[in-house]
Amino acid sequence: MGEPDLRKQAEASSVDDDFHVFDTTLRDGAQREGINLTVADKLTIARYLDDFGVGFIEGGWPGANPRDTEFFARAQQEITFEHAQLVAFGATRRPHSKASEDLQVKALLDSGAPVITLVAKSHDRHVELALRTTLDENLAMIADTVSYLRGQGRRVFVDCEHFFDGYRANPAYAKAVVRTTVEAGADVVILCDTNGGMLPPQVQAIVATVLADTGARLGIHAQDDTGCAVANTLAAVDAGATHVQCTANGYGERVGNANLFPVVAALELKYAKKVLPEGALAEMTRISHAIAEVVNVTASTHQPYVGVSAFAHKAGLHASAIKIDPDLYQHIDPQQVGNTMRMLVSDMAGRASIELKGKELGIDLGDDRELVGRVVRRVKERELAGYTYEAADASFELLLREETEGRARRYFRIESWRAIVEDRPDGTHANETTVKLWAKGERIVATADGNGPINALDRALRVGLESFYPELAKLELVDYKVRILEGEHSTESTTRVLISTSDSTGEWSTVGVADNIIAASWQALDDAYTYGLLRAGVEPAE
Ligand SMILES: CC(=O)SCCNC(=O)CCNC(=O)[C@H](O)C(C)(C)COP(=O)(O)OP(=O)(O)OC[C@H]1O[C@@H](n2cnc3c(N)ncnc32)[C@H](O)[C@@H]1OP(=O)(O)O
Ligand SMILES: CC(=O)C(=O)O
Repeated sequence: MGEPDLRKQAEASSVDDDFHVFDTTLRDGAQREGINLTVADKLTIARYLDDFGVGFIEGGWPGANPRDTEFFARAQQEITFEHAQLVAFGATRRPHSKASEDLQVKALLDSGAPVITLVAKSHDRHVELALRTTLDENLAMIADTVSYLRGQGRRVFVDCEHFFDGYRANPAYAKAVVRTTVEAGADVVILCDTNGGMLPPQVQAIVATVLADTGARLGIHAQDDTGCAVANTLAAVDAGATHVQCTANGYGERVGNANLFPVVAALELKYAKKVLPEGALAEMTRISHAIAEVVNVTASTHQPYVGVSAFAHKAGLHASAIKIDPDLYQHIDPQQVGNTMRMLVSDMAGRASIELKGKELGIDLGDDRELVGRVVRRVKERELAGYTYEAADASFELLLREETEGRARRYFRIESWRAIVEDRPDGTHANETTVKLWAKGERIVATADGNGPINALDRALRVGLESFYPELAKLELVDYKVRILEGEHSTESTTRVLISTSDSTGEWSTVGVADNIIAASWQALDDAYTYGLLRAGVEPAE
């Protein structure tokens, strides 16, 4: 690789240098148990983060493993960063050596990254026990490594590991580390709550004192072991920190790091601090979910701002106020972060919940109080019997349409079905289902095998119906969940089945409840197919 033109890279960046949003998803985020990113994954995430507009993307530790080394080489060839600068992470040189001869420091330079974050010890106990060197030698390691990298034209940030614990144990030494770092030429000194044990008032007090005593530009890196990483990050900003280190969706070592999304949302919306490019905040939900897909961790539905439940309202009283003004039960307009408000229908719903849900679904309920009251009563009765509509939007929509249109949508009618499950002497199973049904005035008898009785039922329905409704060929069952509801005896209890179905354009969920798992599945399938045909714009046959 040729020598990078570092000055040009720094100038090309549109980063507002007064406040840094520094992302470490690809370094600390990758330290989360269960995350194992390929180079291609890292490149994809780097593109998302750059689109989102963070100022710095810490890509990993070049030299520590071949994957991170390759990432830096490829990122600079394959990505044209619009907003972010690429940052390489590594440690200060080894004790009693020279930074200029340290292979690990060389790998940082070889990465070509214009910015380097060094991790340095700032807790006296760690210097003596983990580094096994003297307090003075640790200061020399920091000074030598920072000034060497500065001399090579790199911008240097220093992560002071265990700073807060170190400060409480020996404030004079912790501050000496900060001073040494700044004197050697580092731009930002990041105070790290490495063990994640701090609480916001402690962080605020220590950051304020260190700022007053050293005048250094300070940043914050907070682990989430007390569940306070976001609050600790904001407390540090309150005390004067101007550089926040975060990870997408809070991924990170142990329980994780300060979550980038609530931190930047708070800075933009609550602190009125412009830290992202114009329009980026409205992309936040999409980017959070896209990154979750790449790391292969199911996105948390309850994540602040970006979770699918972040603006989902279940309580009837909330809905009745939201009907007048959504601000009454929402701290922001969900559109500001690219999310949407949703009404959940359940036995906690009141009339307002149904009216708002009707609006969301585009179904006009007029001002018909009688109709809405009937729907509320029906939902509550059905939920008592075991149905759950908050998880089965499509079944609720069919119920609502039945009440508003005065009759159920019917594309087909089942006369009867029979499922046979055979356990054979050789240990294999046979599953065969026969359905007798009516569609468009014709009686159909269809039989199919499947790898289980529900699969056989699904296939028999398709065999019977696809010549009447070719649209069914596009439908795919994507999820199937069974829950046994409370009963006197476990195997005699009521069974609830939730089925998720998709076509090429969307996904919907339906519910069935019965004392028999196949009967419950049948109800959920009936709704799934009926809703699929409704979505496809097919006119009901009866
Ligand atoms: C708080 C954080 O999350 S910091 C980020 C931590 N991330 C990682 O550790 C992931 C990548 N790490 C690795 O791949 C490996 O640990 C490597 C390549 C960095 C080092 O591997 P090894 O050389 O085999 O050493 P090992 O991991 O056993 O120990 C780390 C060494 O670094 C030293 N060290 C720790 N912190 C520092 C520091 N700030 N400055 C200099 N040396 C340090 C330790 O004293 C230890 O030295 P030793 O080899 O003389 O015992
Ligand atoms: C640097 C870092 O990841 C920490 O101190 O937690």
